[in-house]
Amino acid sequence: MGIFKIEGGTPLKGEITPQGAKNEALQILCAVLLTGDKVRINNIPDIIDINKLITLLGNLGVKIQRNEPGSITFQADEVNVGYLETEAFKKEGGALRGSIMIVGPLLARFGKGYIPKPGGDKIGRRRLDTHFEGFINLGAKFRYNREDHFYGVESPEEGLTGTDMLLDEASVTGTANIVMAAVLAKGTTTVYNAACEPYLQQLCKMLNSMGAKITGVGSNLLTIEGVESLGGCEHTILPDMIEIGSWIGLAAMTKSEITIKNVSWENLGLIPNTFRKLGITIEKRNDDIYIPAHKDGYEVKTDIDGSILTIADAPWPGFTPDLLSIVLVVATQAKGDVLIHQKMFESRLFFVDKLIDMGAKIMLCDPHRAVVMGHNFESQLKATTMSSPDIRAGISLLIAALSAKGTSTIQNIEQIDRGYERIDERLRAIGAKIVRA
Ligand SMILES: CC(=O)N[C@H]1[C@@H](OP(=O)(O)OP(=O)(O)OC[C@H]2O[C@@H](n3ccc(=O)[nH]c3=O)[C@H](O)[C@@H]2O)O[C@H](CO)[C@@H](O)[C@@H]1O
Ligand SMILES: C=C(OP(=O)(O)O)C(=O)O
Repeated sequence: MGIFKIEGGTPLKGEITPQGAKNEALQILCAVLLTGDKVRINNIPDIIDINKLITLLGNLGVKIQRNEPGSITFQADEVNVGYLETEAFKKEGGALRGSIMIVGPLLARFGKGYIPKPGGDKIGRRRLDTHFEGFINLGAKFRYNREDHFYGVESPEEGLTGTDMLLDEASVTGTANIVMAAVLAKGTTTVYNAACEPYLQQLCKMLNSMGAKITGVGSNLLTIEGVESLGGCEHTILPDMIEIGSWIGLAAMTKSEITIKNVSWENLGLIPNTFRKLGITIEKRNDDIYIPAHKDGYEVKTDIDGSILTIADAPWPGFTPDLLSIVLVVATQAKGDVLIHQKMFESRLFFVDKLIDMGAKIMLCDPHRAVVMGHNFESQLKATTMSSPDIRAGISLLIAALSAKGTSTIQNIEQIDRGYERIDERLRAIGAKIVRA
């Protein structure tokens, strides 16, 4: 397993361009299974999770033609559904979270979809009930083998049939999966309590450009009029909003002047304002974000009545849970106190132990809540050796290491590489002292 060695304490300077969004790319790549025509996808991030999914599609028989870097043309005209029943698939399908979203398209187009328990971060319970309840509502038969955690759905002879459904929770990958199954079902499906992240808006736009009939895009009520078949299209993935948030946090905590290029401001939702609540100056310059060097630190804004600032996650358009670990680390050097409330996942805050070792003042109240008492840079974090437990804790620890005095070591960096493209190289380009060993 690789490690990063990071010498912290020096401000960075320059421009950084976000990669394509990992979580959008996972949905979009699965959607290529919905047609036998060519689908060209641009701005695909070159990261472990995405590359694993591309390999999986290739093993299913999807033709993959690489264009310029980041652009691939897929053609699913000779899909080998038999691959789903092989031992190789059982291993491969369980290696990442996003693979769950091949089930909806396969069920819709080929009448069956199987998947082993998907991987992804170990950040608490990650149920799949919403996905499978959705397929069952469309008429699919469901089976689950408890021994090897293998899930399967099959459609009846007459195919899937549209219906009205109310999801038990606004699951991101669950909504994507159900939408991809419903686009080819007979009749109309309505999905209420649908997730509506930009990832999903992009997926629906892509499906519509392939000939699907989806309305309500961007809201929590989607109406999908089923069509006979879909055709090819070209789609460009948005910049990764979680990477953008990560670079905002990095800039503030290392007192660096950084411009984040081409961020697609209209798709950032509450992200800029949430960092502003920590006292970080974020300027909109055309479609870039400019962050000045915070030489005098940043001061947390309290609520109107003076009570302690709380930053909590919520389904979109709420604040994404994937940025809470980054907000937490940035708060350790703010002037003022912040309560971080991670409502969705119960094991995502345990990495604070490592920050406490580095000298951060954090009180973990329970698995979901931590109070951070900012140092206001009066005391610098100390370098240490740490292991990255999940992707976002990993990047948070990396930010902490870049702001700390001395040389830190981060182990288990595959966790970071699965979501951040050539991160060491890109950070070195703006002056970071980071090497991969
Ligand atoms: C590949 C991918 O796209 N992964 C993202 C996706 O995962 P994923 O789609 O797996 O996450 P879900 O949206 O299904 O649910 C995430 C967690 O939040 C809980 N939950 C969800 C909705 C809700 O209204 N209430 C609630 O409590 C779920 O029970 C679960 O524990 O969405 C998560 C939530 O934004 C992100 O952290 C992941 O990065
Ligand atoms: C939790 C995440 O990813 P995954 O769902 O792939 O585990 C994430 O991107 O923060």
